[in-house]
Amino acid sequence: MDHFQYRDGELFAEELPVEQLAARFGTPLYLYSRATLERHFQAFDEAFGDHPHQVCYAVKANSNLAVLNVLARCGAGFDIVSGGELERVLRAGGDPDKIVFSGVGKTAEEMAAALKAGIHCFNVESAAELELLNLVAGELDLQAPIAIRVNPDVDAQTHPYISTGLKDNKFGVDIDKAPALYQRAHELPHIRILGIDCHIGSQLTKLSPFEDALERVLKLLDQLQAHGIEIQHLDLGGGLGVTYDQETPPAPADYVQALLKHIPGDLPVHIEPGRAIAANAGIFVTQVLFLKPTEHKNFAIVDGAMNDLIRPSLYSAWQNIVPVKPHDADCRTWDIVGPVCETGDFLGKERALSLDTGDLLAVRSAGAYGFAMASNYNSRNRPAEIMVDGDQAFVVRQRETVDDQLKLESLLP
Ligand SMILES: Cc1ncc(COP(=O)(O)O)c(C=O)c1O
Ligand SMILES: N[C@@H](CCCC[NH3+])C(=O)O
Repeated sequence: MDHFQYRDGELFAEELPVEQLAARFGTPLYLYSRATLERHFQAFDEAFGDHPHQVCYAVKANSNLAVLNVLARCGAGFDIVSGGELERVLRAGGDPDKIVFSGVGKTAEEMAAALKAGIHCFNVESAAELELLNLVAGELDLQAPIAIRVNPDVDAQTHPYISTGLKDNKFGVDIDKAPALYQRAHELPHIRILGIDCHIGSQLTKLSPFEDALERVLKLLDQLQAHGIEIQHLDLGGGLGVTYDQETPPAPADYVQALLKHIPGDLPVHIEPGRAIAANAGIFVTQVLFLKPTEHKNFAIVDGAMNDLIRPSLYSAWQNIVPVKPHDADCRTWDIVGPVCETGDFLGKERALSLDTGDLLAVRSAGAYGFAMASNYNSRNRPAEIMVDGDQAFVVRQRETVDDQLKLESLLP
């Protein structure tokens, strides 16, 4: 069920009219639906049935504390990629024992913080990282639990910027070199081998790349077991895509089933979905400032911009843009552009819409990689974030002020 639906000719977020929320909190604005976040998490979690598993939500998709807290209350684990994300998860009430730490550039400080917090597993992405982790754990007189993130050289068939499992990508360790690195890990005194990790990319809309990667991971599992290296879980990463336009990604249950049918026995499985949990749990609301029809093109200049939502500019990503209160003014084809001084500042191009100045528009599927990638470019205050829960709305991040932006800067003496 979609929690952003039209009722009596206007868009609602759960039980609240979006127009009312925009009037109350201003625009541009991110709105999240608690019920949708919970439903999406449960769709993954329940698909495992009795199979031992942990769904580790990829924090990078949307790291708002309230979003993390909603998911922590559902029993989620978390996939983090920085000390900042670690701190967010802990402050949101996440269980450290359900945290996995991915990323190619963990610093010694980040490793130490994660070790002290008692996280479940480090997803190690290089030989050099393994050596440093061993040293850092040694200094703390601890053992670091690890999986090695392998790069299976599988084409995820997604946008090149968000494909991670090809030999040319910086992520993970060449799967052919992994046995030697596991051997090294086995010898290191402050490393404890737990699992194998693999994540091949984001916004995948087919099952076959996941299955190809898993096949290679299972071969590695056999090789390791033959060498007496025990593996206690497989982490198969995230990456399941969502429908922005015409895409038809597999449902979470079908994706989980496709993985589980290859898993030997009851070997525990971790997954790290981000987008599939958060994207369609959020919308981005913006108001038309000016209409600027020209002979060649019609521009609708809105108060939201690439600094608030960069996916269209960065990846030419298409996200649906819908009127909050549809009306019958004459319909034209508009480029929906923001106030930022860049030609690439657009939220959507060539959209057929009936628009008046002052209208509210909602960019759909904005809950993942939306606010999380927002910046202060052009010294714009980042938008407020609101969590809607039934007929209640909570400010989960206040709209920034210029003072917020400036507080870390200073003049020369
Ligand atoms: C290691 C890792 N895990 C999980 C994810 C989450 O991916 P997605 O949001 O596509 O599910 C990413 C991002 O692609 C990632 O790099
Ligand atoms: N930021 C990307 C996804 C990146 C995935 C990170 N591993 C997007 O918006 O599609």
